[in-house]
Amino acid sequence: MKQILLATKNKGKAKEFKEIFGQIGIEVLSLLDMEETIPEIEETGTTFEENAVIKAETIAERFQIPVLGDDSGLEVDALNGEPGVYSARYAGLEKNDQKNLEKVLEELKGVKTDNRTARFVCVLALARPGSQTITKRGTCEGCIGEEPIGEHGFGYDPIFYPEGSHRSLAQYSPEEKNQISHRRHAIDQMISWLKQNDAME
Ligand SMILES: O=c1[nH]c(=O)c2ncn([C@@H]3O[C@H](COP(=O)(O)OP(=O)(O)OP(=O)(O)O)[C@@H](O)[C@H]3O)c2[nH]1
Ligand SMILES: [Mg+2]
Repeated sequence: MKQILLATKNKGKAKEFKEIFGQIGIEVLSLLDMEETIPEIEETGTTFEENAVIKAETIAERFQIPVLGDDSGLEVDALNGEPGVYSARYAGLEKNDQKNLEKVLEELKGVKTDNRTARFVCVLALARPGSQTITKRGTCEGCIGEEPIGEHGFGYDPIFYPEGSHRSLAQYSPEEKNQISHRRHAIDQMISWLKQNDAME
């Protein structure tokens, strides 16, 4: 496998996939690289697994090539796991990262540090024409800060402190984030599975 198509229109995700797969010589293309406009895929699932499979299978069906789908998000314990699968749309359908993180901070007002635990989850689905779709899950544990800080990353990174860290994920360099992120852990598991199943070629 020298090239893989990623069923996403999220620039932040596409950048991280390109960086991580680039290190092992695999080129990642996303829907943002395609000439034709791909209609919005409706995320009708109630789990990360269901949505990742919907994205991967929709695009694999259309192009008849192997496709990776990523469904990811932030689970905050004090909010009963919200925003979860609704992370991109938490503050409205326009998918505004700034509004989304402000809503999390608002909902957590008055919640003490010890009770601000959270995790990022990333589920990858690999759909290959004629084969069973497989999914792999990666997580990154941490907690939610009091205010946004940092310039890197995307989404909720400016309010997420990885376990044991005094820096938000948006204060990590891209290289540092890619070593510990939920996305990295899911990709590692997917690559191990592909190697064990002789499906890397
Ligand atoms: O701070 C963050 N660092 C991350 O590393 C991260 N990964 C996911 N997220 C959040 O979760 C939503 C995914 O929702 P999502 O999987 O539906 O993706 P999306 O709608 O943005 O794009 P697509 O892949 O569906 O085209 C994103 O928009 C973000 O808000 C992250 N936030
Ligand atoms: Mg989405």
